[in-house]
Amino acid sequence: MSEAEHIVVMGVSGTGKTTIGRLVARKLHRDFIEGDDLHPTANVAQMRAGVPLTDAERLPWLRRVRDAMSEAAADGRSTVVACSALRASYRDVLRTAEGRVRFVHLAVPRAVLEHRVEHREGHFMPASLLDSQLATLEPLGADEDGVEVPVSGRAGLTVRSVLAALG
Ligand SMILES: Nc1ncnc2c1ncn2[C@@H]1O[C@H](COP(=O)(O)OP(=O)(O)OP(=O)(O)O)[C@@H](O)[C@H]1O
Ligand SMILES: O=C(O)[C@H](O)[C@@H](O)[C@H](O)[C@H](O)CO
Repeated sequence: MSEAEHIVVMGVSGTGKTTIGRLVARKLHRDFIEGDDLHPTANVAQMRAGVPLTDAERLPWLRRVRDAMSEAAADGRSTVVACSALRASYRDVLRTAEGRVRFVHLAVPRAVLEHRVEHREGHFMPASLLDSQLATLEPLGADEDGVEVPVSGRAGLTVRSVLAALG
């Protein structure tokens, strides 16, 4: 059996991790893991209240995401994961999952992000947290297994760019 592969779609809130991740998973016939669903309830309440999470608060969540990835891999299933994975140290946690872990950073101009998070309905993440999201973000390093994909245009176009960038 070949090694399972995980594609983690990363970036700040509003970049389109859920939208693009779902579509990429469908194209590749893979499981989709929504990182936001694995946050402890207290984390979601804190974000909803407009208070950024600390590294310590993110750690149990990242371990849960990592464990969901490993579980799929243990069953021989590859995945696409939506997870902000903002810092290199957070990605280090995800990299300990079973299987190959690759990252796709969706790079979206700030003005576009602002517009999206301000107009999105039914999501816990307030637009006021965008500044701290952007301040926390550490782009992928040259030594990391991943690609940065500049996002412009509709979701379908972004999906094609992601698949092309992954090769
Ligand atoms: N390529 C795209 N073009 C236009 N709008 C998009 C695109 N991708 C996502 N959107 C829209 O932007 C908003 C944010 O997308 P989405 O919820 O997928 O982002 P996210 O990164 O998962 O956000 P969060 O981390 O805050 O959950 C949604 O309203 C979605 O419809
Ligand atoms: O690390 C974080 O600050 C959080 O995980 C956020 O990034 C959210 O999960 C998500 O992106 C919601 O908008």
